[in-house]
Amino acid sequence: MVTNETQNLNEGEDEALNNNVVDKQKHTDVQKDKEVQIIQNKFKRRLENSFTNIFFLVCIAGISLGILLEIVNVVRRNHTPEVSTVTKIVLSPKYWMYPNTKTVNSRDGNLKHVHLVLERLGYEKTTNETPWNLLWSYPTPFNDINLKNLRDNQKVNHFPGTGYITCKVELATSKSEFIPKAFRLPKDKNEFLTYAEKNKDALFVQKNIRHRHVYLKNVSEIDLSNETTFVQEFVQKPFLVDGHKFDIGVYVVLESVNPLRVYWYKGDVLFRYCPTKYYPFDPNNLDKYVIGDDYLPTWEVPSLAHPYTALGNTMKETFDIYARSKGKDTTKMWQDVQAAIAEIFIMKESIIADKFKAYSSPENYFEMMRFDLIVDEDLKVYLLEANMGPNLSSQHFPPNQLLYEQVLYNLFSLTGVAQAKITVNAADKGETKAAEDMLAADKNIAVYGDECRTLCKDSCEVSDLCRLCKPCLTPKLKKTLLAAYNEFLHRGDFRRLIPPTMVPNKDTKAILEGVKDLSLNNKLLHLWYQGKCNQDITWCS
Ligand SMILES: Nc1ncnc2c1ncn2[C@@H]1O[C@H](COP(=O)(O)OP(=O)(O)OP(=O)(O)O)[C@@H](O)[C@H]1O
Repeated sequence: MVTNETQNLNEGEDEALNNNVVDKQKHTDVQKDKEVQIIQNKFKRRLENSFTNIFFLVCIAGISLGILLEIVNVVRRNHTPEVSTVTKIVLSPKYWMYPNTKTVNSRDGNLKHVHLVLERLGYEKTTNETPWNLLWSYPTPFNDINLKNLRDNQKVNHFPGTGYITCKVELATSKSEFIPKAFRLPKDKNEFLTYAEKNKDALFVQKNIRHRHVYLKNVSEIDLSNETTFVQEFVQKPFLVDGHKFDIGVYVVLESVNPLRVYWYKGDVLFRYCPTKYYPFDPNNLDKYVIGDDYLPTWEVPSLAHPYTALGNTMKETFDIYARSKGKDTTKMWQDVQAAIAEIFIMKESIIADKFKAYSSPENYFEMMRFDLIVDEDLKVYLLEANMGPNLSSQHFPPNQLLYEQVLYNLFSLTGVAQAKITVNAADKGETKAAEDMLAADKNIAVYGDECRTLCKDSCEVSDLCRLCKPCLTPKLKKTLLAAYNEFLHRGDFRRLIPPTMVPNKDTKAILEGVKDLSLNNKLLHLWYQGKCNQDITWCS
């Protein structure tokens, strides 16, 4: 029973207890619910906060990306060409090498640097079968190939008639204070004997009319009947560097005759020294007085090695430094070098112009030559020869690569060969005139504006100056002046030899007086340079 009562009690108590527990439980559940809700709320808020943050982050990232992309686009627009020009084919000008031999055509042959420089300028090698823009011929090509009628965009590295300058005996027998007296054999045999008789101290070399075979001989030893040779007075007492005789090779470019335009390369000059010291002199030892293939280069002459190699001077400046160290001023020597070369062109112009009559415009041709000169102990200048197609191979002396490539680069720039890419591509798009004007236009060649406005306003015949006014220009003269303007713009290290250096001068009477003895075309070109020199002194030389 107890058990029942107890059980009842217990049941009652249990109930009460249960009620209490239930209440408590309820309370606890409510509490829990509240807590859960709080937690849920907190979580919700956090979640909401996180969403807001993520949303903001995404927005900021999006904006940043947008800004970044825009910056990239702006940079690309400013720094890379339009897609159309990148994919567009750019045409290459073409060069043709003649003759088709290994030494000429191979990129490792004698003309290696010609190939290299042309390729760097965007040229492609071709043959006569396809259209070409430049013909580079090793020998003079005019006897082998008909080059009389060329298109405007074709150039040849030779000029018809320059043989009158580069033929050794022709040059040696030209009358000039800068050329040692020479006699043709057997033609001038008697004249030579008379001269030798009168000039007892004179010595003579017998030379081959082509190249090499230069020997100092007594008059009695000279074979006066040998028509493949000529005799020339020997220049005694040469200026020596560390005891070595030397010669000077100056690169010169003929651009036009009638009117005459000639340039010399002032960037450097080839100095070649005899391998053996001059004294004690021995006529049987050619290494003492004849410069040949195995010459001593500047960098091997003891006193020149430091200024040339360590200090990095040109061969020309290295020599000048040496001469100054010996108390010599080379200014007059270099003026005489220019005078000696210019004189030859002036002397031979009419005969070359005569030969040139059968050819198209001078703008199609140019000729680079190397003039060889020697100097005596007073730095008096003597001109010995002009080499057509001078050696440009650095095989024997690799350091000469720089000289040859710079000479070639400047040559191609001066002659317009380097600019062919512009005209070739413009022609392809039918923009030839615009491209030509871009290089040189009417306004670039206008001179004597005051005289053209007043003195010449009614007639082109009033004065030679008037012929340079725009309304009076003939098409040929205009072409000449545009070419001369282009040469000035692209001359690099070449400088004008003819027409010569001038000074600004506004006295038109005096200017006209100064050119009165020139042929009409040369007169007009001189007057034009004077007009440009008056506008801007950089045009005076
Ligand atoms: N009249 C001269 N007086 C003094 N030296 C001379 C004379 N003629 C030639 N020589 C010497 O001989 C060298 C070669 O002469 P020249 O240039 O006439 O002949 P070359 O064999 O054709 O030479 P290059 O290698 O220049 O073609 C000259 O650099 C000079 O040193």
